[in-house]
Amino acid sequence: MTSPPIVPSTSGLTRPDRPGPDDAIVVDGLHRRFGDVTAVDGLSFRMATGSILSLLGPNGAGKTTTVEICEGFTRADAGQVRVLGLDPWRQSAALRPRIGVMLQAGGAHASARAGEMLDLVANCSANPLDPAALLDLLGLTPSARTPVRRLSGGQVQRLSLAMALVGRPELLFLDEPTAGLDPQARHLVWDLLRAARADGVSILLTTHLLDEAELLSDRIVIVDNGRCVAAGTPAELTGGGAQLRFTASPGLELDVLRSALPLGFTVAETAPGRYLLEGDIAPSTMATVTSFCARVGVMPSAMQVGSRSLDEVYLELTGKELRS
Ligand SMILES: Nc1ncnc2c1ncn2[C@@H]1O[C@H](COP(=O)(O)OP(=O)(O)OP(=O)(O)O)[C@@H](O)[C@H]1O
Repeated sequence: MTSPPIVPSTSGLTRPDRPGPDDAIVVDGLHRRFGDVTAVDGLSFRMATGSILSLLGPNGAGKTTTVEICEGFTRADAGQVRVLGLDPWRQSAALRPRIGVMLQAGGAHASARAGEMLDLVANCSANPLDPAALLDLLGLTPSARTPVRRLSGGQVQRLSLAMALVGRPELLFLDEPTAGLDPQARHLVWDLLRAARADGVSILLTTHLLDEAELLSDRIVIVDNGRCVAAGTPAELTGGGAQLRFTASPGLELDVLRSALPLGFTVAETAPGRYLLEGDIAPSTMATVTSFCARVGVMPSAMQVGSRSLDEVYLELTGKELRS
């Protein structure tokens, strides 16, 4: 039995009456400085209409600044930005009714009740979704009469998402939408975002959760020091460099294995008893590993061929040092 859609397809999150360009967002050579700090330094990317794009990057990489420029809240110093075909700074009045924004800080009044807050936002929209149905969808009906300041962090996050969705946006901006949510709420939000995308909504999100980016995104843009350091589908970003992993007793003499492998392979014990081979993995590589293990009298287990994880790609591109 198939479960009913999270957002009914009749929800009208799409606005087919508005002809849109192929790209919901085009950012080209974007620059923004704050005093001595260069927040965005020549960033370029495109986001297709009806897709989910994740901006990833360390703290201070320039993601929020970029999103705020796309939302029309911050002015670019240089570069071209088009959002739904509009200049977000000069044409913000035309853009605002067409976008939904979920802020990191929440954006709800602390003393308003959750339900009142959503009604207030809905009343600002020409054709809102039913606020009560949206509260229900996000598991917030029991909290509808609770003042925002008494909501848990996860409830505030879900209310913020409801506020971003209630105006039937064509384009959603989500700043770390699942930060602080428990696994159930995180899955609920992921299902909701997938349903919104299926309804034609374009979604730009920033996240520090690489598994979330990999699961949800059609494209990922990795930003560091205000520049794009990599962009592509999750498969494109993780596809290069095949790997073979296996588990065996710790401390194996890896030089013996290295000498049995063709040139160009790297072999490492990444944690006690966990081994990683990188290179041009072929069936003969598996045979080499098993015959090496047989020779040294250990049983390999959990032998697995795959590509690099997004986590590994991300750390390779942005480094491991902590950012201020
Ligand atoms: N209004 C501002 N005034 C001064 N500096 C700012 C301002 N906004 C951002 N910055 C600086 O610009 C840089 C980029 O910040 P931004 O918030 O865009 O990064 P981020 O990638 O979103 O980081 P995080 O992941 O921590 O949210 C940082 O060095 C930040 O301190």
